[in-house]
Amino acid sequence: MSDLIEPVIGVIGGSGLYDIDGLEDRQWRRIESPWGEPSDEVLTGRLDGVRCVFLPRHGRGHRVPPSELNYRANIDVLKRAGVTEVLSISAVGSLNGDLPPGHFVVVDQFIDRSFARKKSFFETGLVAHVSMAHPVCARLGDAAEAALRDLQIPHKRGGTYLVMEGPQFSTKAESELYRAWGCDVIGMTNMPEAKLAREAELCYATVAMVTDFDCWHPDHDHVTVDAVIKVMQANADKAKALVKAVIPALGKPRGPCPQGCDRALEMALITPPEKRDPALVAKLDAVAGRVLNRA
Ligand SMILES: CSC[C@H]1O[C@H](OP(=O)(O)O)[C@H](O)[C@@H]1O
Ligand SMILES: Nc1ncnc2[nH]cnc12
Repeated sequence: MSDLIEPVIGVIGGSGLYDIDGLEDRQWRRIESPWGEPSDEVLTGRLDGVRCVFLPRHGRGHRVPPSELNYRANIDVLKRAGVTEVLSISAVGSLNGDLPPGHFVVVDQFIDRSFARKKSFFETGLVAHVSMAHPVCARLGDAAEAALRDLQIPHKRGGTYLVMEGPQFSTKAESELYRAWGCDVIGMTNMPEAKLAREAELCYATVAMVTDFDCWHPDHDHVTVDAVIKVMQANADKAKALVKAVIPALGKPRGPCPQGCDRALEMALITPPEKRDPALVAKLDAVAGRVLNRA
């Protein structure tokens, strides 16, 4: 018997990316979650025979702001749809003079400054602490980097994404502070998304598309939605080409994740079985069923 799994690739589309092209058997499907309403239905289909599931992060029509996104429901429905790896696509501001608008960054670290969001699937009744030392899956990063290289899209492998609460953009003092911390890009959405993906034992990586220089750059205008959308529209075809290249590359049957993303809960649960809240355990059926349903 083989231990290989057939990956199902999830894509979370950020600002400007509300659909993906070229899917066979495409179908928008509503998936119920015990964690509430996700941003939208998911788009399921196949690309070169590889199963994939797309979720527009803010919903079609960009209805949901960063602080009101139900990050838990979004990750839960992807897991329920069978997703094993998640590629997150995000618009970001640049905090690094070497990363002008139009550049893509394969993010490898985050600093989470969001504060008004539910950040864990685990609550009173079942406590868990997963490692976030390496918050993205290097295997997914490798695939994204290879696709960006092949497509000749200007990019940087590695970079730190500062997650701000928003929805207002940063003050100049904040922008300077994050630059002094060594951050490369800034956005409002990738946390707690990456933390929840880890709790759900999903491989996760972010490709960030630089749309502006935030507000620190002396030679550039301060960020506006208009400017972000203009750059996103110019880059939408590149983002779609990236998705089209990455999905088949990640879709080959594979063994366990070398980094252990798919086993993140193995050593994380601290509440013993007899003290666990059965209602919470039931809600965690998709996210943590692998470890909770053991005899
Ligand atoms: C429309 S500009 C601000 C908006 O864009 C980014 O969203 P996403 O990560 O979903 O592409 C940023 O985080 C803000 O939510
Ligand atoms: N400058 C910026 N700050 C926060 N989120 C962004 N998304 C795109 N540009 C941004």
